[in-house]
Amino acid sequence: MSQARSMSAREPIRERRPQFWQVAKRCCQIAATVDVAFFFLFHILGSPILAWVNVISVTMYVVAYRALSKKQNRLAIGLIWAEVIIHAGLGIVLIGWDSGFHYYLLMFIPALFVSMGLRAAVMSLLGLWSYYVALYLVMWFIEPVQPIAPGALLAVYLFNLSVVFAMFSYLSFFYLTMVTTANRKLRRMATTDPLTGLFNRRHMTYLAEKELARFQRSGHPVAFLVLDIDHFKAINDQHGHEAGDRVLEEVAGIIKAQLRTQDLIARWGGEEFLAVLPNTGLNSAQASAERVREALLAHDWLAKTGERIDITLSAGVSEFRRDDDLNSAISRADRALYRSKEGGRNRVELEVV
Ligand SMILES: Nc1nc2c(ncn2[C@@H]2O[C@H](COP(=O)(O)OP(=O)(O)OP(=O)(O)O)[C@@H](O)[C@H]2O)c(=O)[nH]1
Repeated sequence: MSQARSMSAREPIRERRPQFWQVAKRCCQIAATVDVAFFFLFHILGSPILAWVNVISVTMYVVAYRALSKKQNRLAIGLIWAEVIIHAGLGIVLIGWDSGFHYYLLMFIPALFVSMGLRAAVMSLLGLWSYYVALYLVMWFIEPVQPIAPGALLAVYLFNLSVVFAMFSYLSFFYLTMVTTANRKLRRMATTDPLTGLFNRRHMTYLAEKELARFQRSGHPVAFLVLDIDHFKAINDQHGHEAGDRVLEEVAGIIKAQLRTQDLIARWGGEEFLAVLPNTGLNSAQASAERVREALLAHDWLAKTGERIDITLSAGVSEFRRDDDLNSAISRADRALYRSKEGGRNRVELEVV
């Protein structure tokens, strides 16, 4: 935890939360478009000062957008802050609190926490709150400097409210998508082996325990295959570690192709795989292991140099028994695998009763 905090403190601001800077660019585009609309709206409503403020606002957003493209994120955030704060303040002082310009200030609350460290965000939040309250109190005591007709004020209010609704919806959707994507990625990283894409050992243990609980209830057979590539060290030594990795990936693909979709497959160790076969007795499991072994033999294994690689696989098979546990079932398959290796490799052996 403290390591994670110190890492994020050392990370430059532009490297942190890269997705946020993308969405900040999109917000610059939307805000500049809204300000162009304001320019015309305020001209029509007879408030030239507010109309021309929007020309400055659009310029600030264009500069902020370019700064974000060049990864000058601090400059961009400073410009966006200044624009919103000045624009909202001017709008309220000129035509009144009922214009709804203050809503734009609230939009900064989530952005503050994403764009800076916690301390800076809390300080900025306090500043924002003070500014918001001060504006409200000022407008309690003074009249708007350049009031517009009530109907026009209502139109400005509804326009501002709608823009803020739309932008909040967009930001909420963006945050939701970001969190969902990150969760999916974390889950994949926590449950799969990065090289082969199969389940990793920890997740397989969890899934196998669940499968065994089902067996205890239903009594349907569950079989275990421990599959191990023969003389894998020699493959690494002769063709290089990279070729070894490629073999592991391809073997994983072959195992997957030869077993059923409901079978659970994991990379159990370096060059060892474990498959849990639900609703499968010992003999069917042996047939499945044979199928995998033969598919491996039939595959054309070529090194990058075009040289042939001899690849075979040994397997041990066991079946879950009543009053058994996961470790003992896998140990029996392991002992069967050991006999395959002892017996000359490239073969499948069943557990002994
Ligand atoms: N390329 C590659 N090699 C790995 C990986 N994980 C483990 N290994 C290698 O796999 C080899 C396993 O060697 P051993 O346990 O001696 O087994 P073996 O050579 O297959 O011999 P037998 O199992 O007895 O047939 C070791 O050299 C490990 O370095 C990996 O992710 N990639």
